[in-house]
Amino acid sequence: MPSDITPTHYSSIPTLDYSKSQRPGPERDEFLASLRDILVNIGFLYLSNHSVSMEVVNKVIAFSPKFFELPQQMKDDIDFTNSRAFLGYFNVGGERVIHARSGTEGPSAITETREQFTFAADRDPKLTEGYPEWAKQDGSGLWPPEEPIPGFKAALVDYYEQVETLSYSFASLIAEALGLDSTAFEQWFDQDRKKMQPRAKLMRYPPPSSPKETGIASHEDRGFLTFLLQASNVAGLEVRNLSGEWLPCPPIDGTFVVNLGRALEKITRGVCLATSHRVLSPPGPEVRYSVPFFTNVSMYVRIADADPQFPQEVWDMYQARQRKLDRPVEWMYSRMDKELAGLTRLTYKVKNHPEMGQRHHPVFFQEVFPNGPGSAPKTAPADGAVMA
Ligand SMILES: O=C(O)CCC(=O)C(=O)O
Ligand SMILES: [Fe+2]
Repeated sequence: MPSDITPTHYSSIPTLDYSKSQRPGPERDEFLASLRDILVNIGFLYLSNHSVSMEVVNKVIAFSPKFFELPQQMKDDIDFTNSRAFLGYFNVGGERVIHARSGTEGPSAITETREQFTFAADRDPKLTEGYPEWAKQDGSGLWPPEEPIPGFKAALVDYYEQVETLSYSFASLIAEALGLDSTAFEQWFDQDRKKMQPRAKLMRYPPPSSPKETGIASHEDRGFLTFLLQASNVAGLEVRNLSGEWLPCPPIDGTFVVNLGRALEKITRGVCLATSHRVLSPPGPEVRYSVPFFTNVSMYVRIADADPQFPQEVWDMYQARQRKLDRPVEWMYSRMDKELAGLTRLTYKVKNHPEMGQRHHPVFFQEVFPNGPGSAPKTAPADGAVMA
């Protein structure tokens, strides 16, 4: 680990060279040791020399501004509200999720302003035939027509598939770094990877028009792992260290920023840290673009079933960190973590977007929110059976 980092007070985000993990020997051991420190104490890293082709990365970087420059009507035609899978275009203000957790800012003080396009490789609906309604939240995306932006879908899908492969490889490195068998996290993913559909996004952060506007307020990601491509040379991402200070995480060419999500934090009983971060939209004239990819767990697992068997030295590192952390780790299982992950996920989605829940998943919506939008969700049966 670089010398400016100590578990309690790191002052910059470390870089790991992925290629070292692919060469058995001392370099790989060193990679895993650094990774372990980062997982427990930092939760954020830059990954260099990764397996995703730079040609594909550069295409995605070039397409990011081009997509947002398309005529507004063309973007509105693929608005995510038309997608049962919640894939497609979100206009500025399309998503106003205010994150109240662990931030120092008051939750009502901030409006999040960003334009985004959520995408994924298509999934075959037959894969979920016979499954309950909550399993049918994946599918095909909404894409702009080919003619005004030729090669766009092919480049993004190519990128998606390569990052997806990297993400599962990285998950097995995380298991090894924590002293587990490299296959220890397989139980959280479907063996048929096509049964999962991680989400990726193109993001554009317009310059704020008032001090109350920001890109994204302080939050932790919900999923397992996030791979973020900073797609323009414009900073804005900040990471909160154990002492509560905000550290810049500026773009570095050729790298991904990798961070840990709350699903991984819970699966590891708090050992892996889902670190808070935020985006302060730059004032302009340059615009920040980014492309996050969110790996998630299978829809058919229960996060609360986690019982990781770490060696004592890993638990010791966890205890040492907990004594220094300025906030409690929020890994306690909620009621929803005791349900199958797919049921939990769709419940959150329809809660955040009730009009879409009513439109695309009406039976599910009625089951989960029998007293209408805005009411508390009903406890769903553990096997999700009545949701079909
Ligand atoms: O755009 C970025 O730099 C970060 C995005 C992010 O944190 C998120 O989408 O969860
Ligand atoms: Fe995030």
